[in-house]
Amino acid sequence: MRSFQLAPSLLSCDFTRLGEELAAIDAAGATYAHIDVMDGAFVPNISFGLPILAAARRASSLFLDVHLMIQAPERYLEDFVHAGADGITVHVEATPHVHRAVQVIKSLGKRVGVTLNPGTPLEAIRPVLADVDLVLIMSVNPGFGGQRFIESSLERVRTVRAWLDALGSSAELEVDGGVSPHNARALVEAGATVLVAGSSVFGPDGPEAGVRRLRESVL
Ligand SMILES: O=C(CO)[C@H](O)[C@H](O)COP(=O)(O)O
Ligand SMILES: [Co+2]
Repeated sequence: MRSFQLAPSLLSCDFTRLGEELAAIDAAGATYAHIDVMDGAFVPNISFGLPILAAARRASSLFLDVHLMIQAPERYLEDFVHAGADGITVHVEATPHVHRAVQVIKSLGKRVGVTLNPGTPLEAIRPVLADVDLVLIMSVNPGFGGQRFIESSLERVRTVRAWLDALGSSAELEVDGGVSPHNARALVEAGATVLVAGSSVFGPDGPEAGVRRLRESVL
């Protein structure tokens, strides 16, 4: 089985206890914290922005994996880097300048990711595939946590895995949305290397149990 990392999404955490939630996922063995930034324009929801990212940075040394669901993300890339992002992922649908955004994130010395909505043809990422360190396959329509996994995403993961292997790329292949113990193993078998999970990690029995259940479901 391919090795994989878990990236708990803070979207589902208790923000009154942000530092403790970060410490709990760190202790449970997660290596990334996934940070969902939503602007109410690119997606129909507003989550949080730079101050929460900066607070997470002060509270934790986990890799902060920032998923920008905002229009024209190129306007804010430097700001997100200054606030503490270790990696930034941009949507191809959010800007006509995705190539430029990728180059800017690289020039800022951060891990660069590209992503796309479930309804966007995979071909849209091909022009930047060789330039990125991470491809994120959205397995829900972005905007909200706790949605149901879209089954056809599995085939999209297989396709991008084949493209990356054909390129000889070591880019991470991340999946985000509705990831749970029911589908985690199939996603890793399909070629995913990073699984984002919000509602299935920050559940009623706490993030340690959530991380453990996901890990055990893949082993
Ligand atoms: O990008 C996202 C939504 O747009 C979130 O990362 C994602 O939905 C995680 O939450 P869950 O695991 O509950 O689906
Ligand atoms: Co996300």
